[in-house]
Amino acid sequence: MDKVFIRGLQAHTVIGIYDWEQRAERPLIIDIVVGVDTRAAAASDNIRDAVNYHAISDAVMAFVKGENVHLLETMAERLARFLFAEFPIDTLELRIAKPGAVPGVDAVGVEIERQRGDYAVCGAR
Ligand SMILES: Nc1nc2c(c(=O)[nH]1)N=C([C@H](O)[C@@H](O)CO)CN2
Repeated sequence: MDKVFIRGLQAHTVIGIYDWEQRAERPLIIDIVVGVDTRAAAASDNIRDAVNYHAISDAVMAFVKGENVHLLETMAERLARFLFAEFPIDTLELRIAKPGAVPGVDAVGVEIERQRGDYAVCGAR
């Protein structure tokens, strides 16, 4: 499977389980790998045939900003559903890190992997 990736996207939102976290936006660092067949884009050399990583980046920043949840797990799942709905991707690897969330730790976060079939009408979770 071919991949298109976005690494280190910074998206600001209100998120967290504590009251103080719900009072201000903070940055999340997001890594995305989408599985796509890149052969049509390679053959035409036209962005219309590609999954546009700039468009995904802009969409992710806007989506994350608009969601106000407690858990990274919830954000990840909602973002995954959104990406499959908006873009012609076959698979998704999504990692969301929350800088500074735990003192003395390099990074904490959540990583999920989904396929388009996970969101089919029958058997949707
Ligand atoms: N598995 C998770 N653990 C924790 C989360 C989370 O979203 N998923 N969130 C927090 C707090 O909001 C934390 O980031 C603040 O220190 C703690 N654990």
